[in-house]
Amino acid sequence: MTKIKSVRTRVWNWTGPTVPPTGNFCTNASDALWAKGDAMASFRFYQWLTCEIETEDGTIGIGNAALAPTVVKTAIDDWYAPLVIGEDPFDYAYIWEKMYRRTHAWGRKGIGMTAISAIDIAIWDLMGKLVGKPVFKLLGGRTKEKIPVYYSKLYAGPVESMQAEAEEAMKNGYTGYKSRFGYGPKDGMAGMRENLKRVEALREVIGYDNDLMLECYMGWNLDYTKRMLPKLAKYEPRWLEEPVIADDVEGYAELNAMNIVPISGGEHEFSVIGCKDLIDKKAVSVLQYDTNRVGGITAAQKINAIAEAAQIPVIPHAGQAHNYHLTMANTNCPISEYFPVFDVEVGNELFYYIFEGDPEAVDGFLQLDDDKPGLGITISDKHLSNFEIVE
Ligand SMILES: O=C(O)[C@H](O)[C@H](O)[C@@H](O)CO
Ligand SMILES: [Mg+2]
Repeated sequence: MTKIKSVRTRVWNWTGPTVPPTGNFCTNASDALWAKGDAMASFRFYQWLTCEIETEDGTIGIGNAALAPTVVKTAIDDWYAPLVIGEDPFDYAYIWEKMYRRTHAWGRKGIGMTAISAIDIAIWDLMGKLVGKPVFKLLGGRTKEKIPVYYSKLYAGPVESMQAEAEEAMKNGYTGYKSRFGYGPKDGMAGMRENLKRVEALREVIGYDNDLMLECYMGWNLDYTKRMLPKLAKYEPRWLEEPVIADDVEGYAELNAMNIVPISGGEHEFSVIGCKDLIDKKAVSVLQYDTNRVGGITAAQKINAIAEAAQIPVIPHAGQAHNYHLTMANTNCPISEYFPVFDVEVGNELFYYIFEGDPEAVDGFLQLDDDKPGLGITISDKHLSNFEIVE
């Protein structure tokens, strides 16, 4: 048995080119503020955290986090790393509880749970490498020949450019397309028409044999969403994502109970109990935690069991290796979100510039390798010139 010897955190600051922000790009929680200017600014992130856990025999497991990397790094370095060094990585459930309970005063959600997630993901990568198995084989194995993925981009912009992007994406055989709304409550009835115009235009391109998912990114509110849902119904969206802020669980439940369009969410929820609350309150018809926020693979797999018992499908936010392995290992995780490789614009794209080995979608599916141990990703040296790395 080899014990955990060290925890190495690094913050990767992107210094390469970025796509300049555009107006009405994506509704978001800041839209409710009087503040002028670039409301999406605080949701763009040009940083990522890597967390490498090494055991005495030299094996290294890789974890990651995208939320507030500099703060998460401090939390890990100062608080969580000392809790895991000296432990056996296969005691992962004990280690998880130790991290959760020793910082329970402040770590149950947000930064603390994100730090726990990064460490836990690294531990699962480590365990896979130590036994020579892919992580999904440690969770339940292969429940799918390959994973169906939906194309996730189509941020709001001129109708023609959104249609052109969808037409280009259609060439890759995706059976689902996720778009972002650009208008919300502050844009009134005219904004509603702008939103509906774009949904109609996308349906013209992808037709009705493909899924269309619609993302509000916490930028609407209960009143506006209740008015929009009947107008959206005829476009048959597979779901409407994060219409209200994450704390408005009652609002989620009221919208979902209207049963007009399935409501999805969860990427800003943390811990097993946090997600159980969404399920118990029937707040979502699709649960979308992100494994690098919710508590890592240990927590995500427990949530998957609770969701399966409630027959609520789990489709994790963002795709990426730490989520794909859970989707492969669970029948109740039907498909994966997929961010195609693009220039850096929002920050989700950075995963491809920091890591190698994340599976690429082919004809609307992605595959995990039965023989690649751990998560199957490595830290890349291909784009180091575009990063400033803080140890
Ligand atoms: O579900 C998503 O993809 C997230 O909400 C996006 O990452 C966010 O950046 C808004 O598009
Ligand atoms: Mg989302």
